[in-house]
Amino acid sequence: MPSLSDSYRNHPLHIHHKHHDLYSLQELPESYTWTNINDNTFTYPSSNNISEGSSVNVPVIDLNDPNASTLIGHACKTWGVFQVVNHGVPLSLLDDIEWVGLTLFSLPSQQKLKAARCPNGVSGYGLARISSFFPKLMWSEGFTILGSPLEHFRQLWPHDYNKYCDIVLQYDETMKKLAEKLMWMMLDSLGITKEDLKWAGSKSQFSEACAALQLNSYPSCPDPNRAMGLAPHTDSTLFTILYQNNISGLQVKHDGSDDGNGWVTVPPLSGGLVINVGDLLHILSNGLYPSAFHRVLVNRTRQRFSAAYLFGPPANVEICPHAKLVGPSRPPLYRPVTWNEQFSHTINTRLQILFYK
Ligand SMILES: O=C(O)CCC(=O)C(=O)O
Ligand SMILES: [Fe+2]
Repeated sequence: MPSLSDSYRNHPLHIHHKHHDLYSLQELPESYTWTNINDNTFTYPSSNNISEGSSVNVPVIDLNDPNASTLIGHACKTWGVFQVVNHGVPLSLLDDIEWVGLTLFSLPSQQKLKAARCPNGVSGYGLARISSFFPKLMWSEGFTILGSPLEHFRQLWPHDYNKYCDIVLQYDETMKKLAEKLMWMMLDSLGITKEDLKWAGSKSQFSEACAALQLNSYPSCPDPNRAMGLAPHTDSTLFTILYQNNISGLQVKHDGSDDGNGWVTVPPLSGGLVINVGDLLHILSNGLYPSAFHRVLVNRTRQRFSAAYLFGPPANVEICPHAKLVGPSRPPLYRPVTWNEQFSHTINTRLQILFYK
């Protein structure tokens, strides 16, 4: 059974060769300049104006609303992304994870590189996970946590790693509970019940589910109109729960957008969390809930931070269009895949869409 690490092994990332300290650069290096991709293969705005005043808005759903499950189903079908409020995650915990992330990314480069992700590994400090699939570098840095952060945090903070570890563990535990709740609301909106999904486990709590936490930092950028924080992609997850700080940058592709190029900003909402439909829910729903195609733009003056909780099925479970959503008039559109397989496939497919359309 290939592991997520196998997927990375096929697309190694050598951060030491490419690493720049983005916080001290006064000019955008050529390796980070995206505008020379002007051969019509890449959709990019003429200016990185991050408009908040769009007439189409990403849905905001109150999880205490008795209709929440129906509203979620509609948002998944029409947007692939929505924000939730009244989700039960204490705001102090969101502040805490932001503090861990900002403290981590503000360490000197040499210190961060002590916890660098191995070229073929998953956990640790490094370039955006999708970097190896794109010709240009992105104006961001990331830290991926799969399982315990202890080993890496000990290298970053030899004396007081415990307080940072405790916050990450509490964040993981809280997100796991929210993920379970959201997953059942999404499944309910598809007409799938607890009896219909064996891999949810005997208590239907997704106790074997895999998850990773991805911390992202987007430093202020000397030339934001020619830089890309995170290139357009879909997440290979079932879904992603994203906390973003109060700096705009996340955009999602949506047919009804009114900016002429299809990108709609997902505005930061105090205390809100963004939910992105990922490729595996796309497959499980037999295409009814399309995965959100999204990207991140950067700005000249403010550092942006986000924490993405990547929620997926148990490693050995193959996700396929659910039997309840397949019939004579609705053949299965996708073959069964594990999360590990999907990681490689999707990005390749999306790249083909981007570069060969
Ligand atoms: O920073 C963001 O808002 C999005 C991050 C993201 O898309 C990811 O980590 O996959
Ligand atoms: Fe993403």
